[in-house]
Amino acid sequence: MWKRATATLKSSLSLHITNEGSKYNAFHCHRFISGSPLHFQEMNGICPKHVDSVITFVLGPGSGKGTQCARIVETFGFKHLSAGDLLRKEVVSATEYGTMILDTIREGKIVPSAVTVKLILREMESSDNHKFLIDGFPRSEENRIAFERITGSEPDFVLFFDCPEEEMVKRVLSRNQGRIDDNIDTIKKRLKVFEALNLPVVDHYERRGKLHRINAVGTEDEIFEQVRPVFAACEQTAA
Ligand SMILES: Nc1ncnc2c1ncn2[C@@H]1O[C@H](COP(=O)(O)OP(=O)(O)O)[C@@H](O)[C@H]1O
Ligand SMILES: O=c1ccn([C@@H]2O[C@H](COP(=O)(O)OP(=O)(O)O)[C@@H](O)[C@H]2O)c(=O)[nH]1
Ligand SMILES: [Mg+2]
Repeated sequence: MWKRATATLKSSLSLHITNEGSKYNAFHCHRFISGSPLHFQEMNGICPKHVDSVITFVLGPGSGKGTQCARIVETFGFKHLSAGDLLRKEVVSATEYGTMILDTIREGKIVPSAVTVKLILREMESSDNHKFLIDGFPRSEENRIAFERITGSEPDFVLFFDCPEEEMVKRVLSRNQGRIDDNIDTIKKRLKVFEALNLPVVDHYERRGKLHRINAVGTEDEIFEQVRPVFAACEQTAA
């Protein structure tokens, strides 16, 4: 299972990102992000299927998923890509999207797929790893469809950290990382967005048989003991 869908990740991503104009329809943003000339194109399903990358989505806002991703990296050697961290980096670097991203995060809304997918793909492209944990993305069906269309592939599996609202609020309010969205007003908005837009993604992957629902309540160790077998099973399949 490790060796799946992405033979030409690097070459196809370069194609997605650099072919300007030409036969492809332009995606929404022909812009520079963090100073790189990444001209993003919608591929209308014509991109080659990625064949040897492992892609895992990790979902569940404020659930401790970032904490568990660090354990997965340590134990199973994945490359961790937090969509939220990539977006916050754009804000700090004050790129042309910085203000829009900051406003969107403050409102607990979702940054347009064109921006987020571009940031994720750029990180994937520059990594030598072929096993990716994509944390906090996709946050909407629109995000999911954009990613799947552009990469030409679906994730191998999806982890959903299922956390009761009350626990999520408690964790986020005590996170203490100075995040602009870790306040009760934004958290309420994020919870609404979660129900309206994130949950349909969870449901989609459940229907596809790709979802691993993890009970996010417990100690970090207890939760990792639910996560471990998911990755161990995939490693075995690959051996
Ligand atoms: N199992 C756990 N029990 C209690 N608190 C936790 C647990 N896992 C993580 N946390 C804490 O909850 C907060 C949110 O965790 P984080 O990993 O940032 O979540 P996410 O990436 O899902 O928003 C952090 O302060 C973290 O230390
Ligand atoms: O694909 C993404 C990931 C994050 N965000 C924004 O960034 C915020 C923080 O996301 P992150 O995943 O860091 O937060 P977490 O859910 O882990 O607390 C979200 O509420 C969104 O406003 C987004 O728009 N698209
Ligand atoms: Mg996080």
